[in-house]
Amino acid sequence: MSTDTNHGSTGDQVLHNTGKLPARPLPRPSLADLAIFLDLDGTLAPIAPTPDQANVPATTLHVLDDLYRASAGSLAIVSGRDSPDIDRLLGPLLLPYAALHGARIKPPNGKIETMGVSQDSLRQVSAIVETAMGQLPGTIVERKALSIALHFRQAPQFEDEIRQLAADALVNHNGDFEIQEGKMVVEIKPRGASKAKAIERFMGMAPFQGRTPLFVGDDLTDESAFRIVNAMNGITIKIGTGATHASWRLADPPALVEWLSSLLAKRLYDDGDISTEGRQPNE
Ligand SMILES: O=P(O)(O)OC[C@H]1O[C@H](O[C@H]2O[C@H](CO)[C@@H](O)[C@H](O)[C@H]2O)[C@H](O)[C@@H](O)[C@@H]1O
Repeated sequence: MSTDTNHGSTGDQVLHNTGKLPARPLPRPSLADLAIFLDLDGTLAPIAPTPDQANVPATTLHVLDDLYRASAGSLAIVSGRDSPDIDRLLGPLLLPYAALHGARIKPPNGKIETMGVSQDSLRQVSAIVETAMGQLPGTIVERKALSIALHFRQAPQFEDEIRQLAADALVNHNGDFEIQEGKMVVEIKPRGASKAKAIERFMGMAPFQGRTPLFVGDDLTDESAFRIVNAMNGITIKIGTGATHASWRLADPPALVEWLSSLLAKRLYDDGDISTEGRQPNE
């Protein structure tokens, strides 16, 4: 049975670092040099029984606001969630984001970029899974703009059926969509969408360009991002247990907030103040 811990392989590479919390301390990078990329569920928002029950604590929102200012706007959310959910969960902040596992990006200039996806195909796949999931009490279908999440956190006995259902639903649509496994969820996402590509895209634009990337995530969808950020000599942090390509590990979302706060405190110490320079969409 699947749990909140991810094991094994992301499909293309066997994961390493299956151990517990690292003995070595986390680095203390300067916020002036960082391009900060943060996953949402399980990283900023503690995992909740259902998608609708998730929330980002007020303290975390304050820290994100300060980080956004202190990094001159070099902060983006990189999530599997749909765009309205990201804005809702982070409100009143309106941060740059990659939504839908990278299939939709809102860069700092606000001009949203969306992958081309066959809506006909999406409708057909949705109809198949919604009909079948209706027969599996306790399961949840989360229909998003370009993807569908099949949740079984409230009905773990249906994990195998749901995995098979997702595979069957894609038999005639494998050119358009692919499976993304996650925490107590099987997602159908646009083929080729990835958090790695989203981060590469952000790193090619101001104000991220030329900075050292930091990515923090907790789930299998985050592994592609860990690999690309490692390849850029960046900093990768996995939240929680389970095999990962990340180089460091923190126990849970509160531990992440504590570490991020320590970066803010270091900057205050180094510079004497938190600058508001570069602040854009949240003013
Ligand atoms: O990339 P993320 O921001 O981590 O989003 C991944 C998926 O997260 C959500 O599902 C997960 O969190 C729920 C709330 O805590 C939980 O109930 C569920 O079991 C988890 O799988 C979200 O609902 C999905 O749309 C995201 O793709």
